[in-house]
Order: sequence, then structure tokens, then C-alpha cells
Amino acid sequence: MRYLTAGESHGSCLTAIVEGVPAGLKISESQINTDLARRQSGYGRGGRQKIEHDVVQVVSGVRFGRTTGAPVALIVRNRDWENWEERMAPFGGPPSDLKREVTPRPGHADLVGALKTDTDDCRNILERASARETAARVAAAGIAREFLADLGVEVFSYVTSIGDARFEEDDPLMRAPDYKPLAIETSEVRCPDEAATEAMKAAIDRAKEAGESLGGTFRVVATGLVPGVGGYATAGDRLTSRIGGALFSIPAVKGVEFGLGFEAARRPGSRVHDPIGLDPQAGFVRASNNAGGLEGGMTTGMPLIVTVAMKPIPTLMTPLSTVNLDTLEAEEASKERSDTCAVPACAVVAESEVAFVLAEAYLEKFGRDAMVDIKAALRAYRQRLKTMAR
Ligand SMILES: Cc1cc2nc3c(=O)[nH]c(=O)nc-3n(C[C@H](O)[C@H](O)[C@H](O)COP(=O)(O)O)c2cc1C
Ligand SMILES: C=C(O[C@@H]1CC(C(=O)O)=C[C@@H](OP(=O)(O)O)[C@H]1O)C(=O)O
Repeated sequence: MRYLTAGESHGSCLTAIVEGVPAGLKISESQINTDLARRQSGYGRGGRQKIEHDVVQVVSGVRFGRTTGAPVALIVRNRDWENWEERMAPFGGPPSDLKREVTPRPGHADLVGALKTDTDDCRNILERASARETAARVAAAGIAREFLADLGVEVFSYVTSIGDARFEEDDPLMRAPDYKPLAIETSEVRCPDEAATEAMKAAIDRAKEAGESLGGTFRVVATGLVPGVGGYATAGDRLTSRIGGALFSIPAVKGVEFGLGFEAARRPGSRVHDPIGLDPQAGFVRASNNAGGLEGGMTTGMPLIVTVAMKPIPTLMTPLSTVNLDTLEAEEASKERSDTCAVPACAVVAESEVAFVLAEAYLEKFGRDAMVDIKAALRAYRQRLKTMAR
């Protein structure tokens, strides 16, 4: 299962096509819309989110609420388009008052994209480098999430820091985070701890006041996984690389750690690796989950726990210096409407990326055509694992 998106930030709409979708999977538009709304939310978002109200339109591959096995095409319309129709027109000439973007923002794709593609208007770059595109990813991932949910796998996320405001978790080994979904989703920064939520909001307020921006960290967790999904035999099989790559595809993601992550490099082996035991009911079990649910590029059966770092938003209201592409003079970088912090939204996008990788890995292992066969294969596999532990 993989997706492809198209659409500019201020174009008429975003489009996604998901291919490799098995037949017979129940799809809920309202569930996708809930995820789209979660991606739009979060303290520190800018004015754009007051304009947009993202809803998905499923245009192919689903009939009477179930997938047919054909590619699923989805559309999310940009409400802001009506303010940009002339400036973003696919055909005809530019309007006479068009203001080109010639003061590239450090940290954004503006300068390097303009150099690479020989344009004198960074808008050609930023329209697509913009994380607006991630709305299409979240819509597309609705298919992957429904697929995983049908197989008992849930993917969620929560924010662990914004700037220097941190959520200090009780279980530093992160064996299996089990925060209440409501505690996460009712927090304006998607952090299950009230005091940390307030500290993060205050940090965002201070940053906004100072014309600054903030990044942060969050965790993505997947539960209900069976062991042995993914692969060890070739570089391309390993889920570590596939999940890492998928997360690094998200604009502004600059770090990914599995389980203990970098902390593992500071500890001796006996305090890192997860001892193996045998439980009469559960079969092979682990005393800890420092690996974060992956060994040898495969799921261990413990929760997958990935910590992700997002850099601060590049657009600054107190801008850094840049060079004007027309005059070649030093100038302040452009400061268009922007988010101050988008860590909570980024976490929802990251859930989507993880869901896609896991869905594809499950399809590899349990078949691709029809949900009924995939579920039967999963049941048979679980049964075989039980037999191996007896
Ligand atoms: C959900 C989300 C929202 C974002 N909002 C903004 C924004 O409002 N302004 C901005 O300059 N960058 C924003 N970014 C970050 C830029 O898109 C990103 O830094 C840019 O594409 C350059 O890519 P890089 O940071 O991976 O090098 C956002 C990123 C995400 C994931
Ligand atoms: C539109 C979204 O995020 C945008 C991501 C973004 C960027 O540069 O990445 C810049 C801003 O766009 P605008 O200039 O239109 O306000 C954000 O609002 C969204 O997430 O839906």
C-alpha cells in the first residue's frame, strides 16, 4: 500500500491516490475527517487554520463504504484558494500586481529550491514544500489506519516537549505508554499531562511574543502488533529504515529514535536489550521494551515506540537575514502568515506515516487481495506462534 499526493498549498485542492488497497475494508469518512481535524489543531497554529476546515472527499475505490481493491483517490479542498485564484492560476499570465517571493527564508526550501529549479519566484517552491501537503497524507493514511484497526493495531501519538517545556514521563523506559486518548486529544498541545500542557502553551506564548518559533518532540506508538512483521534479510525489508525514512519525509522532522534511542548508546548491553521469557498464556514475552518494539528490523510484538524531533518553524516574525534574489542585497527574510509551533500537528502526520509503513508490512506478510483472507492468515499465524511457544 502506498500513496502519492499532488496539490499546492494555495491551489484549489490536495489530492491523494492510495494504491495496493485490499478489497472489503470498511472505510469511514468521519474517521478520516476526525484525523484531519486533529492535524489542523494545536496551540501555536497560525491564521491559515482559521480559514481551512479540512474534509475528505473519496472519489474512487470505495463502494457502499467498503474498498473494492481499486486505487482509492481522495480530495481535500483548500478554502484559501478563493484568495489565491489569480496568483495560483494554472493557465494565463500572472496578475499585474503579482508580488514574487524573492527573500528566501532560512530553514525553508525557498533558496535551495529556487537555485535547483531556476525560478525567480520562491513561491513555486514553497507552495509544494509547505506542510499543507500533509493534509493529503493524513487523508490517505485513513485507509492504512482502518486496515490496521481491522487487524487490531492502533497508532497514536503524544507530545513530549515544546521548546524547553518538557513532559517528564513516569516510565522512562517507555515499556508501553497507555495514556488515555481523551487526555491527549483534549490537551491543546496533545500532551496527556496538564501541567506540562500549560508549560508548553506558555512557551509558545513567549515565542510568539518574541517573533520566534518553536519545535519539540513527540512519540508515536503502535499497539496490537504481532511479532515478525517487517524483515531482516535485506536493507529494504527492515522496518527501522522504512519507518525512519517515512518519518524523515515529514517537513521539519530532524530526528527519529526507536525505544531508548540515543540513550542506548550510553548504556552497557545488559541495560539495553530486552530479556526474553516464556509465559504460559502469552508465549514469548519481553521483560522490557528498550528496543521500542523492533529487533532486526521486525516487530517484536511489544508496542512500537518512536520519538521524533521537529525543528522550529522557519518563518520568523522577527526575520533572519537573507539575500534578495533580484537585487542581491542583504535583506530580512519574508515573513508571511505562519504557525509559531506545529509540533502537535506534526505528531498526527507522523502517526499517518507510521500507519502506512505498518500497513504495507502487514500486507507483505498476510496477503494483499481481500480482507477476509488477510484476517484468516493473521489468525493462522497467531495460532502457529502459540504452538511454537508450547
Ligand atoms: C504540520 C506542519 C506545519 C508547518 N507549518 C509551517 C509554517 O506555518 N511556516 C513555516 O515556515 N514552516 C512550517 N512548517 C515547516 C516547513 O514546512 C519545513 O520546515 C520546510 O518545508 C523545510 O523543510 P525541512 O525543515 O525539512 O528542511 C510546518 C511543518 C509541519 C509538519
Ligand atoms: C496550511 C498548512 O500549514 C502551512 C504550512 C506552511 C509551511 O511552510 O510548511 C506554512 C503555512 O501556510 P500559510 O502561509 O498558507 O499560512 C502553514 O499554514 C496546514 O498545515 O494545513
